[in-house]
Amino acid sequence: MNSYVISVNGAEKRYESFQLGPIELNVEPGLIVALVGSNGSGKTTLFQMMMNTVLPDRGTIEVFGKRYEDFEVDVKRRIGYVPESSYSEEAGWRVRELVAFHSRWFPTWNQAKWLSLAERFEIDPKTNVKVLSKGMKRRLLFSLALAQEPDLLLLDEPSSGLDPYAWRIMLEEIGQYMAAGNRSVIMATHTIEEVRRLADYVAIIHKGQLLEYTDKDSLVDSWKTFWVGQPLPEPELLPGMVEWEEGPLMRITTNQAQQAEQALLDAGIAIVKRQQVELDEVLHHVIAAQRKQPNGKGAIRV
Ligand SMILES: Nc1ncnc2c1ncn2[C@@H]1O[C@H](COP(=O)(O)OP(=O)(O)OP(=O)(O)O)[C@@H](O)[C@H]1O
Repeated sequence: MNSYVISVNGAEKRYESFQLGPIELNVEPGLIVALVGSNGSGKTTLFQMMMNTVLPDRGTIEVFGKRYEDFEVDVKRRIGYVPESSYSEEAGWRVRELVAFHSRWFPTWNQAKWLSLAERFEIDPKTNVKVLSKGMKRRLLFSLALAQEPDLLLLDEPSSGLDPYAWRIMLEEIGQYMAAGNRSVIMATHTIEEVRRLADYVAIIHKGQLLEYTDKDSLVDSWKTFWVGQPLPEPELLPGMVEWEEGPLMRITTNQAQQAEQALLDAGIAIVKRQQVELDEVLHHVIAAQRKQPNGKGAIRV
């Protein structure tokens, strides 16, 4: 048995016009992982495979070191899942009936926690689930997942439809959830601010392929933009070069900042200015590089 919270081993899923994987991904416990990627890149499909609601055509998935075939109930009791779309509105149930039904599946259910979340999110237990707005449904689903006191939260775009007030509460609650220790979160998001504020690791998925799984700080630190006062004879030979622009000052962006800086130093070229590349730009470059070399792996150079 491995010690990963999730281990995806060569998992693949083929639909008529889409192929996810093969995906290799091992997530250590105690991390918040942001899963980012454009619309239709396969994030929800990956979550569905992690929840065993979609079966991989090939490869395997282990959660808490266990396979679903043998331990489905045990594993699912330890996961708080916020799916992308709400499940059906349970035959006209009120919120409190849905909560009572949901809570029965989870031995670790914390009713006091749910009540405090309901208060924070202003969820009225008497409301009919059917009439909740999109954002209120997201609040409800998130509160259900958290009150389970799970070991792992799988959040598929949890903030989609949330107003800024509820969004802030959600971020705080995720922070508090992690503070209890030895817990993990994997969250799909299109909101760069969430990645910036929450993520320890970033997984970048594009057209069904996992392009990067890296700790966020080293990912951002490895990227820099430099301005140099003289043209480089062969800028494309600079380590990790992804973009350059001629001008009175030449601007170059690299994903191997340290090596590029050393190469410039060795060539006697003075760096006039250096700047961190913003996280959203890093993500853009990683995906853009893949577009330019569809079979490309490893170094990114254009
Ligand atoms: N049941 C299905 N049958 C056929 N195609 C499917 C099915 N489920 C998903 N797909 C396709 O798989 C691709 C990936 O979809 P998925 O929902 O996983 O992407 P996503 O990254 O979550 O997108 P978004 O950011 O828009 O939510 C899409 O092209 C989608 O149409």
